Amino acid sequence: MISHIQWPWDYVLPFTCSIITFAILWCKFSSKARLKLGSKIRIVVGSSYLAKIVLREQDQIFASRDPPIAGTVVSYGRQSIIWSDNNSLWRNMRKILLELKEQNAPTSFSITQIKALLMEIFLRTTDTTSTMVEWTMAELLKYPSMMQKVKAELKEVVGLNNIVQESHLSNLKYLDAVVKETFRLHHPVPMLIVRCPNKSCIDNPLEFNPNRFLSVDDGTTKFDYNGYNPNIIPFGSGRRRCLGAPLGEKMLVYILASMLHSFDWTLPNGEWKRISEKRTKTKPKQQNRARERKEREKDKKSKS
Ligand code: HEM
Repeated sequence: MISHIQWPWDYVLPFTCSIITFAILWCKFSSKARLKLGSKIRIVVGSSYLAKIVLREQDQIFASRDPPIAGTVVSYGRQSIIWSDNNSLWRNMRKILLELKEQNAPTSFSITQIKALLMEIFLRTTDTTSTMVEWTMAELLKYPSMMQKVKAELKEVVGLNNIVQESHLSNLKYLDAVVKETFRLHHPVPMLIVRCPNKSCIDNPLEFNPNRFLSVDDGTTKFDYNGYNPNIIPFGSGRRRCLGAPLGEKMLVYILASMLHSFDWTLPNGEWKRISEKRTKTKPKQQNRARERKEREKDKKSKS
């Protein structure tokens, strides 16, 4: 029954990835699925209709966390924002972080909570953004016409004798669509928000096509990251939505715009290498060495 489905990753499998893939396949046949992982039952929400109910309408009920042991340890016993339940500690920490952003630093933090917060900021800011930069660059290298379109936009918005500044970012509409399309295909934290290539809401889900995020509605973009549109929620939605979303979004586009504006990028020997996702917490890319080796062997055989 499932053999006709194109796999979202090349050679996925062992444990973690196979669960995600399994969940994605399951989403194709039912809008929600129940998975029993050891003693834990997980419900995979596989349609934008259900995502809206769970993440927005019934947000209060679904706002707690069920951390793995590693999450409990790195958060010093669930003292961090990410791993605490929907309780007063979590509310205070979120409020305090937002106040810090407003330069209104509070004084009521224990040393353990500070350590947990610093650890959280460090872990959250580094690998998510760098993973996304890598994947976006990989997709642009694979599709040179899209790379040229981004460069033309940078030339127009930033100018050739200028460097990218924060004020330019909101005018980089095509680069923004490229980033959104990369989020859709290579989300760095897929276990938090399980992705579901749902044909009923997205045409050709496995095709890299930033144009789908360029459409506008009454002059405003339909697809922003505020979590109201359940078809695009890379930073989550509702009360547990990513606290660093504005920072993450800006850093990502800033880094990409600067790299693409200042340098010309081409593939080594003009040759595209197959890449797939590594099996770690975030999903960085890796070259698929096994497949490359097979292809080289096939080439050799056909030449001899
Ligand atoms: C490309 C960059 C990023 C992505 C894709 C991302 C994604 C996410 C996702 C999917 C969640 C879970 C949301 C949910 O459960 O509904 C989350 C939570 C969180 N993120 Fe991010 N994030 C990014 C960058 C950042 C940055 C830069 C920071 C900090 C400065 C940050 C801080 C947090 C925190 C504190 C939470 C937990 C919120 C809570 O549980 O109340 N993130 N992020």
